[in-house]
Amino acid sequence: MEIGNSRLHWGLFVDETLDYTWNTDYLPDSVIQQLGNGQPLDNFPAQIFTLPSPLPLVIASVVLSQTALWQSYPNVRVITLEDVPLKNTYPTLGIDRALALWGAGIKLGFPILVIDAGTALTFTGADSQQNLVGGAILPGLGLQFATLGEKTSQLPQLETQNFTSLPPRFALNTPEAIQSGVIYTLLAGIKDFMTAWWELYPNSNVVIKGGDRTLLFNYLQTLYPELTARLIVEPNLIFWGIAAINEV
Ligand SMILES: Nc1ncnc2c1ncn2[C@@H]1O[C@H](COP(=O)(O)OP(=O)(O)O)[C@@H](O)[C@H]1O
Ligand SMILES: CC(C)(COP(=O)(O)O)[C@@H](O)C(=O)NCCC(=O)O
Ligand SMILES: [K+]
Repeated sequence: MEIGNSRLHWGLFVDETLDYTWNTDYLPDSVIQQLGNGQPLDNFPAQIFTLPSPLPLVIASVVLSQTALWQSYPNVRVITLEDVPLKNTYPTLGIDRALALWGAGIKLGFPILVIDAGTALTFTGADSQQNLVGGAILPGLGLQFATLGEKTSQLPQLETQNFTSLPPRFALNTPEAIQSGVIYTLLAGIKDFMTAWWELYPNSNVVIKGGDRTLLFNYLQTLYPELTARLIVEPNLIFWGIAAINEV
């Protein structure tokens, strides 16, 4: 399981193969106890509850308060940065970024750049020697809209699930003006980071994950088709990383 800043991301490994993935909200203590006892739960694949319990649980978390809750699960292991063989890391690097980068590099080859379109949007790159090159962190798509809605008097709260096609660049109403500002600058920023990466490592792969990956990929495809043709979409990089460090 990956604990992100918005929700939980689950992957079921059966015989070292990623069998099924799903997402849930954060879960209360009572549900964690139920899982530990092998009691069937809604929103979980039924298959889990046919396996011997407690099922071994491997956690990669960037939310300390959530990690603490799961310490009560009877068979839990928490992955830390030391478990990831990536070199040149810094102590506060997010384990999600390290694992996704490692998983992507092992499967798709180094050098590699990972774009995580999650709560925060991050760029994280590694070179051919499996050294962290570095990256960048900015507010993710949902967070940008949420912040504008919360921190201003006159701007409404927009929900990304209602978005379909690109807004007009020069908008004549408030919701579309917000969409235009956030979306076009975010897409231009992603394009700029991809271009800068390919100047450094011309033939390397760039891969995008995270809850906003599909929306952003579709928009990018419309605006920058040649660039986007080289962009790989892969939701399961964290699970690739967990598999690659032999934790399952
Ligand atoms: N069902 C969903 N619940 C929450 N966020 C979602 C959902 N589907 C898409 N998203 C988008 O995913 C983003 C959060 O990314 P995600 O990778 O799930 O978060 P994290 O790993 O940081 O917890 C939000 O900005 C939101 O727009
Ligand atoms: C940047 C993040 C908040 C991204 O988290 P997410 O949006 O995936 O929930 C997380 O990777 C984190 O807390 N990182 C620590 C700082 C760093 O990586 O430099
Ligand atoms: K914080």
